[in-house]
This record gives sequence, structure tokens and C-alpha cells, in this order.
Amino acid sequence: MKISKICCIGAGYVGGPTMAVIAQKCPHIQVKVVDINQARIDAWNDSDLDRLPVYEPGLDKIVADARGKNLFFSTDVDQAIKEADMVFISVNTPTKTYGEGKGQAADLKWIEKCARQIAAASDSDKIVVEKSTLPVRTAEAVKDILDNTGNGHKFQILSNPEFLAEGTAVEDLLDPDRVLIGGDTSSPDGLEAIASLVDIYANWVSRDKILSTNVWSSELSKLTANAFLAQRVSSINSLSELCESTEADIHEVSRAIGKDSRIGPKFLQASVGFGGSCFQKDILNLVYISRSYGLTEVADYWEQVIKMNDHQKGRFAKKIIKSLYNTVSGKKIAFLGWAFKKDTNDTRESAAIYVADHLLNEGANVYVYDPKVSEEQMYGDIDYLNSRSKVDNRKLLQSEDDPYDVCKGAHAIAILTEWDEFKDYDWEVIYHSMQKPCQIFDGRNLLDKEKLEKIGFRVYSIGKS
Ligand SMILES: NC(=O)c1ccc[n+]([C@@H]2O[C@H](COP(=O)([O-])OP(=O)(O)OC[C@H]3O[C@@H](n4cnc5c(N)ncnc54)[C@H](O)[C@@H]3O)[C@@H](O)[C@H]2O)c1
Ligand SMILES: O=c1ccn([C@@H]2O[C@H](COP(=O)(O)OP(=O)(O)O[C@H]3O[C@H](CO)[C@@H](O)[C@H](O)[C@H]3O)[C@@H](O)[C@H]2O)c(=O)[nH]1
Repeated sequence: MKISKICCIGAGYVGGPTMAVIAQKCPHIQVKVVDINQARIDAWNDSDLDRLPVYEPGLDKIVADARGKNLFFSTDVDQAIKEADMVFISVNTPTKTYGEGKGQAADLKWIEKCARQIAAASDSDKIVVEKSTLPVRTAEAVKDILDNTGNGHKFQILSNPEFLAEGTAVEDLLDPDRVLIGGDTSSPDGLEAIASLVDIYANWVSRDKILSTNVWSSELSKLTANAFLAQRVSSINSLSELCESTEADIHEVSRAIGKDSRIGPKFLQASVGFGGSCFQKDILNLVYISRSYGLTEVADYWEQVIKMNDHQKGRFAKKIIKSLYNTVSGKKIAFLGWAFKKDTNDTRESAAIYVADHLLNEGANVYVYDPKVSEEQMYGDIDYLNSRSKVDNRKLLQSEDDPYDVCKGAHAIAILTEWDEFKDYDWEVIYHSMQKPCQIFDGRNLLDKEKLEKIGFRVYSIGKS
């Protein structure tokens, strides 16, 4: 089937960049990205490209290139579904916060809503593509809804999980390690649907990088990839604590093991803990699924990755408190960074939120600077934890637009995000503006420890004694 119109439901961190790249690379296809969030759609349509809702290096140029030509953002979901030959579902699938599976299972209510809406709005056959990350066997439920609530039209369900990482979304989309397409490989209609999606990606991705599998393998591969990546971070972070007790150096250990081609050098950077909207939720989902099949050992094995990550965030906060003579009450602590990694404005599950919460519980005054995160976002994140009243959060946590103001008069600085600009600050000036002894807690091992120590700072780096 030749695809000429695509609709993507969900204009978030995945839907926006993914569709912008498809539109740029396939000028012959009309791409409509739709969302129920009017403010988000308005921001995607904003003529000021600095106001796009997702910050990703290079994304503004791609949007500018395609928007208004063959890329459109709208809130008219039904109309976009009607017109499309292929409908991508790219809505959020967060961890459930209520009922059965609370705290572990993926909340599929937005997926179900989409399926029902596609069924109701369709007046022709369609290919429906799961772009969201979903529990294995979700396609079965989506198909059941489409087949039983629709107007008699035929639907083919494909799983096409997205592997982009935030901060490098554009380069990941332009040059992916692989594209994964799961479909009904046992029927001619299924194979034709798979071929249609392969043809779209083949406009810029070489065919040998486009893998097709059955739907269940595709759904499970996405959870598995994230579990393996997060496991590496928890593994190296667990050893960072051992390094601190033994005078081994985690950087040297990472380098030494990463040279082994069977291990490889990536994802061995010790840190204050992994964040982001995906790792924790997807592993919890894997744990939940495994338990629901009665596979207790499998569930316990993967759950440990999360426990280790929680431990790493907690021990970083405790280290700050201990080094400040066991009390941070009334003390100013400067945070450099709030996003869960550099080059993104996304803060979901950022380690900074949990470290801040720990310090606020101890009565600290936390002042934050992040080049891409607004004060409103920071308050939203900290309020969401419900640890204290909103009024108290606004008394204890402040955001500043100038990193030098954030550090002025501080008892300690904590680096929570590895933004490149932090390396280039005038650390002499910062040293002279702070309370003595000046302490830096580098949760990303970003700064030049030796240089800072020469200035007079006491520096704590992860995994270094
Ligand atoms: N963020 C990432 O880096 C990343 C990478 C790979 C995969 N994923 C997966 O992709 C999915 C989307 O993630 P995201 O980060 O883009 O989420 P997001 O929250 O940024 O965006 C989801 C959007 O869907 C919209 N939406 C929800 N229900 C809707 C409906 N019924 N109709 C129209 N719009 C609706 C929301 O308003 C929101 O704007 C998730 O399953 C996630 O696990 C995310
Ligand atoms: O060596 C490392 C690598 C990463 N991290 C941290 O791990 C988290 C996740 O980083 P990363 O994986 O780069 O970003 P995400 O955007 O969360 O991307 C992950 O999650 C996405 C959503 O499913 C997947 O598509 C990507 O393939 C997968 O890398 C961040 O807090 C990083 O700081 C470390 O602490 N050390």
C-alpha cells in the first residue's frame, strides 16, 4: 500500500521530533501531528522556534523546513485520522498511579482512548502503528478494540517502538542503529502493512538496518533494550560506591572494562542516578509483566536495577548532608542543572528532583539554575512528590536565571546535570562568592577536580575517593 497521508496522535517528545524527521525525509507524504493539548500544539506552531515545546539540538531547523509544507500540527484529531492511510499512536504510557498494578504497570488508558477514537473516526481501512512503548501483547488489545468498535473497516496493527534518546533525538532519528517493525508476519495483509512502513523509513535508512519481527518480539524488545541500558548504569553506579571505599577510581574502571569489545565503552558513566521518562517506567513494567506470569526470580532480578538507582540518588543527598556537618537546615545549596540529562528541557524522573526533595526535608534552601528548565516546571516536579505544602516548596526552593547568583553565598554546589556550559564558568569568581569551606558535589563527574581543588574547593566526585 502506498502511503500518502500519515497522522500521529501525540505531539510530545517522540511524536514531534519523529514526525518532523519523517516529513523532512518524505516530502511526498503529508504528516499531521495531533494532540488534545492545545497549548502544546500552539507551541509547535509558534513562529518563534525558541518556543517549540521540545528542546532538542537541530530540531528547530527541521521543523522550520517542513512545517506548513507537509508537516502540520493540529488539535483536530478526528479529521487527521479520517484523512490518514497510516495512524501512529505516540501518546504517553506512564506508570499507573492507582488501582491494580499501581506503581508498576503501564497506564494504558490513553492508548485505549486512541484506539477507540481511531475506530470511531475511520471511514476507510488503516494501518495503525504503535510508536508508544507498550507492554508485550498490547497490540492484541488494540486490535480487539479496533475490530469490535469500528465501522467495519480493516486495521493492521504494527509495533514500531522508538529508540531515540533525548538530547540526541535528531541525530538518532536521522541515523538510527536500527528501525524495528513488528507485524503479522503470517498473513499477506500483515506483510503488506510491514512493507509500507519499511518503504517510509527506506527513504533515509538503509534497508539492512530495518528489522521486521512478529509483534510480540517488537513490543518486548523495546522494554528489553531499556532494561539492558539502565542495568549498565546501575551496575557502574553500584561499583562507584565500592570505588569510594577502596581508592579505586570509577573512571579508570569504566575505561578499563569498556575497552573489552564484548562490553563496549557506552553507558558506563557513573552518575547521581539515571532519570528520564523511560528507564524506570519501562523496567517497572517489565517487573510487573514478569510477576503477572508468575516469574518471581525474573521480576526480582530487574527490580534490583531500580533499587540500585534509588540508592544512588539517596546516597548523593546523604553525602551532601554529612559533609556539611550533618545539617543543611537553613543553608543555601546551589543546584546546577535540573533536567535529567544535558541538551533537553525534559525533567521527568530527574535525579535532581529526588536529591532536592531529600535536602528540603532537612530544611535546606535549594537554589537552582538550569539553562532550559523553567521555574514553573521545577515547582511542578517538586509539588508532584507531595512531600510538603506548595507554599513550603516555594519558600525553600528557588530558581534563578544566573548561575553566579545561584552560587553566591552558597554552602555547597551540587552538579545534577552535565550541561557543557558548567565546565566553562569562572570557578575562581564562584569560589570567592561562596561560604567557606567551599564544597562541590559533582553528581556527573563533569568538572575538572584537580583544577577546582587548586582554587581551594573541596570536591566530591562519584566513585572517586
Ligand atoms: N521521551 C522519550 O525519549 C521516548 C523515547 C522512546 C519512546 N518513548 C515512548 O513514547 C511514548 C510517548 O512519549 P513522550 O515522551 O513523547 O510523551 P509526552 O507526554 O511528551 O507526549 C504524549 C502526548 O500525547 C498526548 N495525548 C495523550 N492522549 C491523547 C489522545 N487521546 N489524543 C491526542 N493526544 C493525546 C498528550 O497530550 C501528550 O502531549 C511513551 O510511550 C514513551 O514511553 C519515549
Ligand atoms: O552512562 C550513562 C548513560 C546514561 N546515564 C543516565 O541515564 C539516563 C537516561 O539517559 P539516556 O538513555 O541517554 O536518555 P533517554 O532519553 O532516557 O533514552 C533512553 O530511553 C528512551 C525512551 O525509551 C529510549 O528510546 C532510548 O533508547 C534510551 O537510551 C539519564 O539520566 C542519563 O544521565 C548515566 O547516568 N550514565
